[in-house]
Amino acid sequence: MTDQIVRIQVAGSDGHAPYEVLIGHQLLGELAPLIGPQAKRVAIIHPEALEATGEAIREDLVDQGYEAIVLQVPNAEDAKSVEVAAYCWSVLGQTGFTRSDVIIGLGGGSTTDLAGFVAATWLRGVRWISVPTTLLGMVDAAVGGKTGINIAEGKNMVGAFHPPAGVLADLGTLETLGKHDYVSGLAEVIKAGFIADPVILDLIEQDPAAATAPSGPHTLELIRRAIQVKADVVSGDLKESGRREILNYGHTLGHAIERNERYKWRHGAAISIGMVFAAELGRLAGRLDDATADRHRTVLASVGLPLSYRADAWPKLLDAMKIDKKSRGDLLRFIVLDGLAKTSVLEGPDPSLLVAAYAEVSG
Ligand SMILES: NC(=O)c1ccc[n+]([C@@H]2O[C@H](COP(=O)([O-])OP(=O)(O)OC[C@H]3O[C@@H](n4cnc5c(N)ncnc54)[C@H](O)[C@@H]3O)[C@@H](O)[C@H]2O)c1
Ligand SMILES: O=C(O)C(=O)C[C@@H](O)[C@H](O)[C@H](O)COP(=O)(O)O
Ligand SMILES: [Zn+2]
Repeated sequence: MTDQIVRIQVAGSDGHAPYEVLIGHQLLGELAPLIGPQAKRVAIIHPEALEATGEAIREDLVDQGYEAIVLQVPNAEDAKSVEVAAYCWSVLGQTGFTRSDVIIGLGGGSTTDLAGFVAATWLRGVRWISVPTTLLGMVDAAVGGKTGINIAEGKNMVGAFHPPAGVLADLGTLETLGKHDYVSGLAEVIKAGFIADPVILDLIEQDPAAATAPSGPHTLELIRRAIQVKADVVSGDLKESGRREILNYGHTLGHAIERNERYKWRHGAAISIGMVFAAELGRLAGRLDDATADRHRTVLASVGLPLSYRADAWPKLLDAMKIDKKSRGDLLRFIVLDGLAKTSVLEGPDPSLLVAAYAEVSG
């Protein structure tokens, strides 16, 4: 392992400052410069699983003169609720957290989505730093400033665009991550491959088993490439008024599955099925060639991601997809591929096309 830090720039826009994503090992020393001297208090929001890491960071920041506190929240999607956000607001209020103070989101995408949302809403917006500790968090959730929580009616339905002041992706944190969660993150890595950087797919296909662990030969390159895709896209379209929608590839059905599973599934697993569905939609709409559509199944299955879902769930899934954020009025919109790394939007597909594509993932 190298001690070198890889730095990826994310441009500022809409009044938000530019920031960097740092990838490397032992990045704790990079926290204080990002927090800055203007902050008196720092709140570290972390999941139960990272209690020891949260406490170690708190002690380090106290040694550096900050009033640092930890807010422990539930693991995984259970953290992305209005009740947990309200708990965080209460603690910040009791601590006297001001506009010059800083929130740190330490954890996977669920925790950083929550922490970013709390930062976006507290006093109408305070600075926050994202410290992703899952593969998915590093390559996707921590970057780009989409923050939010779930409600029973849908995934990420309440949220804000609120970019972090910096992202510290410490590869050492991946060593304690369970295999299931690591593989879930590969779904977003593979997404980045299909929508923008096919070298990612080549690297995974060379040795799929090796790609399922952080010790794999291409881990750093896969993470760097996927973050670069995300950074390039969000740099040009923070608020998703155009190109950013491509990052939602596979998410229209994927989020509907997550809602149907009451947010007990891992995001990557749902998005894997959602990408197979989107590929079938592209194929059936006459846009995507058979080889690229089939490649979805091969590469996703090769790392152990699911490809199919229950046939009887279709009516509920269709209902859930209607309030996808890409919908406009009654118009359903899907990101599809016209070819490898050639994204486009399929608007208002005929219902029979949707049913036929779903038959391919539920048959
Ligand atoms: N904001 C965005 O742009 C964006 C992008 C992609 C996904 N997301 C969101 O990210 C969430 C999924 O995030 P995720 O896949 O990182 O899962 P997660 O945050 O739900 O974490 C999965 C589990 O891993 C545990 N964990 C985290 N880091 C660990 C570590 N280093 N060692 C051991 N255990 C650890 C967590 O406590 C949790 O139990 C979803 O809610 C999804 O909607 C957001
Ligand atoms: O950053 C984006 O934009 C994405 O769509 C990335 C997705 O991987 C991520 O799951 C995101 O949270 C989905 O956002 P949503 O707006 O569809 O809720
Ligand atoms: Zn996602």
